[in-house]
Amino acid sequence: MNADELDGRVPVTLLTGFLGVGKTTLLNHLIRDPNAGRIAVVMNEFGDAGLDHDLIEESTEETILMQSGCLCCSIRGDLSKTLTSLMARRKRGELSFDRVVIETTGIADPGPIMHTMVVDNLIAPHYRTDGVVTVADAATGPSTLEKQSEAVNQIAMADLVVLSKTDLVTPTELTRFETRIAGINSSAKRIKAQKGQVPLGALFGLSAMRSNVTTDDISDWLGMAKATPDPLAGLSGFAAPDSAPAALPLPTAHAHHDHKIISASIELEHPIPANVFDYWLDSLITIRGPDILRMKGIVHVEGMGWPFVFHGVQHIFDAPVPLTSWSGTDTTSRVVVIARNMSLSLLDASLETLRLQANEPDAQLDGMMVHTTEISI
Ligand SMILES: Nc1nc2c(ncn2[C@@H]2O[C@H](COP(=O)(O)OP(=O)(O)OP(=O)(O)O)[C@@H](O)[C@H]2O)c(=O)[nH]1
Repeated sequence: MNADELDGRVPVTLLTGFLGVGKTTLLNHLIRDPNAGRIAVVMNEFGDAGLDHDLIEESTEETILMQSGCLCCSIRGDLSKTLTSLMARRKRGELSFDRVVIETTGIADPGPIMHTMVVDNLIAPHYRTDGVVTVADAATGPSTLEKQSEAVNQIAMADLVVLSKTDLVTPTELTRFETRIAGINSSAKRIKAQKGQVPLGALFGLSAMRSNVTTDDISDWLGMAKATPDPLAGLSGFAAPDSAPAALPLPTAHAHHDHKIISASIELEHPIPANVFDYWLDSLITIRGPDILRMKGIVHVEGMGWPFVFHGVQHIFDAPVPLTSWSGTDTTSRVVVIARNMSLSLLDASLETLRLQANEPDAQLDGMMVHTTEISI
């Protein structure tokens, strides 16, 4: 798909996954596929990973190798410079690309990179995050998730999890690993890669943060498509009290836990007052911002003819996108929250606040949800 068919900005895919899981193997298949379109690859070099560069250099002239060392520590300045330079060269006609894939180092936390994509004034007007693709190694993944919090973060932030090395495990082990991944992030889609091969297109168009998004795109993005009966439903403690005020429909949620990670999906059946949603989100970010690994959703606001989609990582939220040409009739708001160190009871209490605020006469009607916001905590 051409970038201009979306919102004019170039889509950027963040390709992440722990050390040695198969990111480069996947990328090499992708860039060698003649139908994959024109892709600019941005990678950083760490340790002896320069081999990646050699492999990719053979396949395309449009490879940018960042010499910055550990991506998670120094990406901000360099990513900005690199993407700005790419865009300048594209405008001058020196480079031609429709999308960018950033391969992170195995130990990188994708959070800072996602923040940079949103808050950097040089990047945000020209690029948009198209999705976070996390490669998870079916063979070593279970033990890595036990030991490495970065690996857990990478799964938590994913829009798509690509399961690699499934040839090295039994079907039972694979099912167990998939269950574990769903426990961290139930909204991410999952596909299997055969030595890096995935169906073309599976990696792209993942984010629903665009104005022409369809209901199916949103379902995929929020993990609703595979909404099979949830064995953990009912454990979340989100049962609505009988005395809840009628002004706000009762939130319902399903949740999964993975040690200290909570992955919850919240549904509000009817449109919600803007100030109420704003208050809830602001409070949650202010109190728990550092622990929010990923939050995304579609929100129907009272008095508005169309919903908004939004997403954020920790305390940084992208500008919400109004779906002005929305034709769906379902007015259910859906929010996915994946957080670390947040108990179900705390999230439940926050939802209670949300519900009660609906009748708060002094609540400020100061606008629609959060815009790109950075709160110092
Ligand atoms: N058996 C098997 N091996 C795989 C598969 N995918 C990748 N590998 C192998 O796993 C090893 C690591 O793959 P890479 O693609 O270099 O992994 P990476 O995530 O880029 O590694 P780093 O950049 O070092 O973090 C290589 O030897 C690959 O050939 C797979 O599906 N099955």
